[in-house]
Amino acid sequence: MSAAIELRRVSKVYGSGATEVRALWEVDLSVEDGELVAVMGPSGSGKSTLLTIAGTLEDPTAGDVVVAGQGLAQLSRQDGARLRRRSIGYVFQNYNLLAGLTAVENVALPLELDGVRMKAARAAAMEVLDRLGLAERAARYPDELSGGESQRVAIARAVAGDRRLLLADEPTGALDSLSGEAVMRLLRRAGDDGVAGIVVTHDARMASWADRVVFLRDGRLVDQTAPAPGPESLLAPEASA
Ligand SMILES: Nc1ncnc2c1ncn2[C@@H]1O[C@H](COP(=O)(O)OP(=O)(O)OP(=O)(O)O)[C@@H](O)[C@H]1O
Repeated sequence: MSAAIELRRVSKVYGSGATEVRALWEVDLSVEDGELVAVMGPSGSGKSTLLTIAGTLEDPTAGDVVVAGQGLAQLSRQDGARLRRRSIGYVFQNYNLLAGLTAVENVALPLELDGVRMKAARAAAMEVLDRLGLAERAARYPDELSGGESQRVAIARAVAGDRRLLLADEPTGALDSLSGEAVMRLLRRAGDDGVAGIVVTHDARMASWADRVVFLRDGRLVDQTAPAPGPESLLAPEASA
């Protein structure tokens, strides 16, 4: 196995002087291909900052981010942008589906923006929607979908194409527990295909789906544990060894 992403002594400081905030401080985190890591911690502890830096949407103040063996600081802006578009899928808290596009068009859009021809992009999008049990919803617009369906479309959009890393910020926050579990199951299933995942959650039940839980406090990574016994780990005795 190799690391899909590594954060090496990553710090992020906002502001300066009296208003300085150390959102992250010397965080080391490595996530292997196929591994799902849950990030927990109090409000303001740096969870969203960690995701935006892992997603290369923001640069760290200090430290290195290495995606699929490539140090981002060494890449040109253009190569960095390409790596971001091709390798990383994001699931945002509020789904961020475009209201004027159908479900399948939303899923296909990032591929089309990345130069895949429309027909091929739509076919790839349909395949993922089908895998997520949404084939019959493909032609619907976001306002014709339930919350759980919208969330699954957002996940389909994040996994379509050849992603290596999925980043999800509270993907189950707005969902009832059954839909939330379904979302976590999808993230796990992506892991079975070798895709790494980092998921921010406040919910210990959701975190129990992860291979590993890391805790942030005041921007520092304070602890790493195997999750409490949950639906998966009960079936995997080695997880408690
Ligand atoms: N753009 C910014 N400018 C200044 N400070 C920021 C900025 N973004 C985040 N911060 C600060 O950095 C710290 C970490 O914020 P972050 O959003 O990462 O926390 P979080 O753990 O995700 O919180 P929550 O659970 O409430 O979403 C907080 O003190 C926050 O106020």
